[in-house]
Amino acid sequence: MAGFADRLHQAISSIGTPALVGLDPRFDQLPAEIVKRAEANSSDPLDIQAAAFEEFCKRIIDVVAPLVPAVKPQSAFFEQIGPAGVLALQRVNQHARRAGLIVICDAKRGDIGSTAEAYAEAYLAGEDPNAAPFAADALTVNPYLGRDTLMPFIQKSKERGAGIYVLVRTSNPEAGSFQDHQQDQQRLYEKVAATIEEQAAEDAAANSSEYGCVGAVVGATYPQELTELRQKMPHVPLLIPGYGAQGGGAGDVAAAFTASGFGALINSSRGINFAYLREPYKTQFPQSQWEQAIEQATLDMIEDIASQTPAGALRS
Ligand SMILES: O=c1ccn([C@@H]2O[C@H](COP(=O)(O)O)[C@@H](O)[C@H]2O)c(=O)[nH]1
Repeated sequence: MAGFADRLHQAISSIGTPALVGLDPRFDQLPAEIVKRAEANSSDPLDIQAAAFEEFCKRIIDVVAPLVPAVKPQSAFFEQIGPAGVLALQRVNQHARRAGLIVICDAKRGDIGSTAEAYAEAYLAGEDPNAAPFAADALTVNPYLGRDTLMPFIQKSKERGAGIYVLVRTSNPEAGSFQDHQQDQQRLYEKVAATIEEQAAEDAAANSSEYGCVGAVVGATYPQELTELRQKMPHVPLLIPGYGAQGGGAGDVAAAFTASGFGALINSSRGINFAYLREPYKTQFPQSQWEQAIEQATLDMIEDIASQTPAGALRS
């Protein structure tokens, strides 16, 4: 069985970019044609939203599957609708897997060990999409409950060729309010980073890989910390949100990559999903061509990252 790090490496290498498209559907911003179709098929507001989210995300997947290695569905947008939304998330994940994409489910799970086992069972399908209901290759995980609570996710990842991305330095403005708490000259986020580097290095050695199945979420909005963390976590694949809508640029994420262009995925959600509502795409494409706007925004992101970071080396 191939480990998560090797599967990710293969996906990035064959498509030639580390750009990651987030799937964050927002009902009030969906193309009118999708909402109309969902309304024609149901009168239940929650069913309408779920059907619209499912169609929207599946169509984004069809557009971006030939361009990027992975997608990151944001569970919260689906969960807010209730059971119909959760079912839509499952179908979206399955659709992405069938399209050949790596699926990183952004659900930020974390609980005491025995409960974490149940979360791991639910999400971490790994190599075989049928191995877990949510069919994800990887899951975002909250480490706040402690080291032992990461272990069930890591164990399941090893068994199934799956991966986790642990929150280390998040992209939000007040990320430091807890993460910067310092004890014995080590900040909380540095402590988390040291723990997951240890786990990732062990897995990388076991698989003779450069990286392990334990990744880290580090925001593009903190380039200084990103640079330090990349050096302190050489075996940890990074998932970097905060590019685009949150103000992070390609220059901010350059330090995340090795000279050959590996080591990180750069996520954009709103900037891609709703490209047709913002310039320059709004002027270039009428709303009926929202998929072309998404395609162009994805191509522009790929070019931006390639021209300003070592990830450009993936093209050669
Ligand atoms: O530190 C974090 C962790 C997760 N996220 C999630 O990533 C996307 C970002 O969306 P954009 O529209 O590109 O800003 C979203 O799902 C967040 O929940 C993050 O932003 N920062």
